[in-house]
Amino acid sequence: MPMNLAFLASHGGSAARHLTTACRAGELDATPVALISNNSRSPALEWAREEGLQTSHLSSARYPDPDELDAAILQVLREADADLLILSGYMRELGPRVLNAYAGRVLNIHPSLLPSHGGRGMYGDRVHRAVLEAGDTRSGATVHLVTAGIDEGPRLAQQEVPVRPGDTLEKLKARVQAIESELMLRAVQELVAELKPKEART
Ligand SMILES: Nc1nc2c(c(=O)[nH]1)N[C@@H](CN(C=O)c1ccc(C(=O)N[C@@H](CCC(=O)O)C(=O)O)cc1)CN2
Ligand SMILES: NCC(=O)N[C@@H]1O[C@H](COP(=O)([O-])[O-])[C@@H](O)[C@H]1O
Repeated sequence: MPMNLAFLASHGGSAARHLTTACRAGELDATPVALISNNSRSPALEWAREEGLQTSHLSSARYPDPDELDAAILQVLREADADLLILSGYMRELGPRVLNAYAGRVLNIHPSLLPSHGGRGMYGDRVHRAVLEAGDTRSGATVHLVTAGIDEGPRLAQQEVPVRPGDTLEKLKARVQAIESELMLRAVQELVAELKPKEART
């Protein structure tokens, strides 16, 4: 049985789209089943509806108590029978209920060479700005397993890109985003292959 993929996204969900295309093309032995967003206006939610995925808007506005939000996310994942969670530009902290239930099965992509330029407050353009302000000569993206500490989980894959003299934030961001989705796809393919035998035995 192919693994069921669930996505969490706050904005475009670019990695979710790339993985879904790979599933449809038979490049990834998995089935996209659900997308959860904290942002009711996220383009990712609209895309997921059109793709026929189960969609949910779960935010701190609807669940001010972080534990209730955590429980609501876990319930949706259970109802979707999700096996693997993909954070696709998800800008909120995942809670202990979800992390314990899906330990070793939650992946995130971060637009820097972790451990550099990671952690709370480091997301989206803020990361690329920090790389430029630090005068780094290289940047890139990192896929890691998600644990309680923001961007502290074990790194599964990383790819470098050069930072060129005179780079603007937009130029660097475009260069990093150009490699993100394939890096995430390779990491998910490897994790699915690693987890598959265990699945077969259970
Ligand atoms: N328990 C974990 N949850 C999440 C992790 C993680 O490693 N462990 N990774 C993040 C993704 N991420 C970096 O890759 C990240 C996302 C958001 C933030 C952040 O500081 N967010 C702000 C709110 C921003 C907003 O709402 O737009 C905040 O929490 O104050 C840092 C890193 C996903 N979750
Ligand atoms: N810390 C998490 C983080 O900064 N994620 C980054 O947000 C962007 C989301 O793009 P998208 O909304 O088009 O998928 C991506 O570049 C991703 O690496």
